[in-house]
Amino acid sequence: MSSDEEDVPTLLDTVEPTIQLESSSGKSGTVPLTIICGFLGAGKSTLVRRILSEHHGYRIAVIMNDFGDTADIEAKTINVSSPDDPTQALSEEVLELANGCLCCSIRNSGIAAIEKLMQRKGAFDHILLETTGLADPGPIASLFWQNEEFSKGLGNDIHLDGVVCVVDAVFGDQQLHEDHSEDGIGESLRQIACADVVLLNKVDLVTSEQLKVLEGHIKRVNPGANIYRTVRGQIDLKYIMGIEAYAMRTLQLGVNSADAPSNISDHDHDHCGHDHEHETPAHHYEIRGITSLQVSCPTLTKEGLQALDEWIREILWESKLPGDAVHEQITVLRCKGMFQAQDRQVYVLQGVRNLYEIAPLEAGREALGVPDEGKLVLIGKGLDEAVRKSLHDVLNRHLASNV
Ligand SMILES: Nc1nc2c(ncn2[C@@H]2O[C@H](COP(=O)(O)OP(=O)(O)OP(=O)(O)O)[C@@H](O)[C@H]2O)c(=O)[nH]1
Repeated sequence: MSSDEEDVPTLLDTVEPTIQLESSSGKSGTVPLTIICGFLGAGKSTLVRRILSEHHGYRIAVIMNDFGDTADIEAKTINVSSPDDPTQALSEEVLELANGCLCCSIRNSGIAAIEKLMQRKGAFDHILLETTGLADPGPIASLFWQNEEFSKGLGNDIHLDGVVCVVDAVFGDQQLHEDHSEDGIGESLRQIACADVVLLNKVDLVTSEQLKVLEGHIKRVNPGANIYRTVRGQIDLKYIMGIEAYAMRTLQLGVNSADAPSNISDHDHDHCGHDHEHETPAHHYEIRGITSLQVSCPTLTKEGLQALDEWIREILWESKLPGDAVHEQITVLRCKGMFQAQDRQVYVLQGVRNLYEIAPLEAGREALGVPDEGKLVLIGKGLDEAVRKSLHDVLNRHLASNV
């Protein structure tokens, strides 16, 4: 596939959209809301960033909910001013919800925050709601669709436009397989099942054969969704926004696959598909054995950068702690970070499974600085105190002394 072709999103089994973004304010004059879901690292923030930077003339509010307390890192790399109106800082419209389950955040503090956002209804035309990579979008969608509480309250201002699921073309198949074999129906299956549109992202990193196989699996889970291939979320916005997917049909929250186990109701409690007894939001995710580990990162020397790179490589590629043969297997599904080096250059760490990069913060964004202090976040399995200590030791061996 040539690079030109790669940049053009491919429409599969297309139903040509009849409703364009122009009509997305909805018949009732309510603001459309698009839920963007997708497994850890699939490319949700990249898609949001791309939507915000496009010259479409629409003012878009973003609600972000990040697992592993990385919202501050995202905020530094995602917020952009409107290209059409540089005085309109879209970053003001980004609402970060508490770490944990969006569904619970919305129920509690989130509703108030969204209501406050809606008081500025005239100020924007569309809402994007980016869920965490571990969220089941079904219960979240149901908060904005055909429920009495919503109809009487937020429903006067917002309507659900559609659910867009970003699938990682590199690791999507593996995620679906693991979800099936280990958990019955895990989040990546639920995310695809609930989607109106699936963006098969990162198609630049796989072969067309791999794509066909993954597309086949996605179609088995959700034959009704339109599937588009994308690189870095590049897609004509009319395919994902203003689609009015909920205007014509009733919400289906179940997994569509004929051969998927039908035990979804076992998991459903109350409105939101998980146990509300949990004390902290993190507990919700620990049920699936996935936890996050956060370590603050001091300003590093040049050698420190190298040492951090080596440490991450060993963990991601060898699935073990450097120099420790007995530690249980470590699985890192996602890692992110932002920190400063001795020369004051700010670096961003981005990793999805065994692919990662440590790159200087995008030019022009340095002024935003490092969030409070540098930090590294790993999300995965087996990330215990020994891992924290090992990372901590590497970082502290390479502290820059002149800052
Ligand atoms: N090669 C390639 N890399 C991509 C593409 N889309 C995203 N990435 C990279 O994949 C990594 C993860 O992308 P994000 O947009 O942060 O993913 P996310 O789904 O928001 O991640 P979480 O919110 O942590 O679940 C980043 O390093 C991106 O630059 C793509 O189409 N091709």
